[in-house]
Formats: sequence, C-alpha cells, structure tokens
Amino acid sequence: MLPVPAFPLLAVDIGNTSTVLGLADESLNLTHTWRVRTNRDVLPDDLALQLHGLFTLAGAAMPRAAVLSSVAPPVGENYALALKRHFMIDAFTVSALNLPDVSVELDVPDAVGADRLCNLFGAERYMKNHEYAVVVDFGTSTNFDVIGKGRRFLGGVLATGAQVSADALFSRAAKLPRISLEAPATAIGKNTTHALQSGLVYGYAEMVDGLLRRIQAELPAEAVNIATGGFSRTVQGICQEIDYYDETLTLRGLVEMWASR
Ligand SMILES: Nc1ncnc2c1ncn2[C@@H]1O[C@H](COP(=O)(O)OP(=O)(O)O)[C@@H](O)[C@H]1O
Ligand SMILES: CC(C)(COP(=O)(O)O)[C@@H](O)C(=O)NCCC(=O)O
Ligand SMILES: [K+]
Repeated sequence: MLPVPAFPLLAVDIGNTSTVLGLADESLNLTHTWRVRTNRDVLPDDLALQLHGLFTLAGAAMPRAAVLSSVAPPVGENYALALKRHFMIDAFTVSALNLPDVSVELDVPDAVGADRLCNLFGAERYMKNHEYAVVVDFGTSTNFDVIGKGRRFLGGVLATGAQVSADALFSRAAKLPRISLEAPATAIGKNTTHALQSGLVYGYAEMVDGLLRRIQAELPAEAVNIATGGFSRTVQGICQEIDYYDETLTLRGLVEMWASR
C-alpha cells in the first residue's frame, strides 16, 4: 500500500558526476528537474539545505515521498538521512534486491548499477513495437543497457566515458591542450584542437555505433536504441544507430519504477 499523500514525489538519480533531481505529480509527470554536481564530501544537512533551496527557488511544494538511485556511495545514504531528518520522508532506495518484477539476467544480479535498472523502466515506453531496447547512457562511464520485453535486464557494455577518456589523454600527453568536447566541422583536423575533438567526439560516436551493431547482431529481433546522459547531446545527430535521445529517461524510469513497485 502506498503511503498517502505521496505527491509531489522527489526522484534523485545520483551519478558519479551529476545528480539529477525531479519532482513528479500524481500523473507521474515531471514538473521540475534540476542537475547538480555529485559531491561525495557533503553531509546530510548540506543536502537538506540544497534541496530546500532548489524547491524554494522554483516555488515548488515540498515533496511528500522520495525515490533514490545511487551509484556513488555514500551520497545516496546521505540523501536518505537528509530526507528523513528534515522532510520526514522515508525514501525508497532502488536496488536489484527490491524490484521483484524485474529479472536481472546477470552472473551477480545485485551488482548491477541502480541507474541501469532505472533505465530499464525508462525504456519501456519505447518498446511498444520492439522486443528489445538498448539504452546508451553517456555519463562518467558509458553504459549500454540491453533490455528485453517483460522487464528483463539482459546485460550490456561498460565503456570509458568521453570526458574520462579526454582527461586520461591530457594527463599523459604533456603538449596537448585541454579542449571542449564538441564536434569539429570535419573529421580531418587542421589543428591540434580540431584533431583532438575529432578523435574524442567522432571516435566516440563510431565506437558507440559499432557496439550497437554488435549488440544487435547478438539479439534475435530488432532493438530500439535510446541515448541519455550528460554527453548524449554532443553526439546527437552524429551516432547513426541511435533512434531516440531522451535526457530525462533515467529520472522518469525512477519515477515509473517507484509507481509500479
Ligand atoms: N550540459 C552538458 N552538456 C554537454 N556535456 C555534458 C553536460 N553535462 C555533462 N556533460 C558531459 O557528460 C558526462 C557526464 O555525464 P553525467 O550524466 O553528468 O554523468 P553521471 O551519470 O556519471 O553523473 C561528461 O562527459 C560531461 O563532460
Ligand atoms: C557503470 C556505472 C559506473 C555508471 O555510473 P555513471 O557513469 O552513471 O556515474 C554504475 O552503473 C555502476 O557503478 N554500476 C555497477 C556495475 C554494473 O552495473 O555492472
Ligand atoms: K552512466
């Protein structure tokens, strides 16, 4: 039985780089979204101030329930403490162990990242005409989450994120400048910056397209491919195998998971 009243519902997706927050109404629509830096050093009272500040700035009603997904301990635990202490909310924290209608078909099911389980729920609305979906989540790491109809998490790929690749290269090559991760006009770079951008953006997009084709070849029917995450905007229109871009897929998945549990 759901606690009443449960809305507005606060959903918090804590990644290694960013924390994405949203408030959802009774229809499960996101009325507000925010993106803040994930900071492992902040304490529950810091987080409560941040939450209160965001709600107040937006003129939003205070939440009555909360659902959390975290791949960056102890930040999830600290949000749960902040919500308990300052908002009187017992947050629901996602893991493979508390989602009975999901089959996680992995060697060690509870080792899967909670964000990847959110993506399973977020992908469902794209699966009306497809037996399979692949969510490509461009974050600190780039995950490929392979999903089968009937809430089956089939596995996937974990690849180094674009920013992490760039940072690794800059830290080891003394003469290379730090550049912004954006697509240059042509693949053939005429200067150091454009050549680096070509490698990082086009090289990354080709890696993604290639892996999507490999994954497709291992599936018995056509999959729908959806991109999300901080870097997805940069490769929008460049990756040819991606069918949809959806920046709020993980957060919406979190809300839908909460509602269907
Ligand atoms: N607003 C933005 N526009 C373009 N790229 C972004 C933006 N925010 C984050 N990124 C890039 O996205 C990646 C991190 O994505 P994010 O979704 O924040 O990660 P995580 O899920 O691990 O917290 C980094 O490569 C970063 O450079
Ligand atoms: C793969 C991840 C690091 C992605 O995190 P993110 O890039 O979104 O911060 C995270 O989902 C995680 O820690 N997963 C655990 C291992 C697994 O899913 O198999
Ligand atoms: K990710």
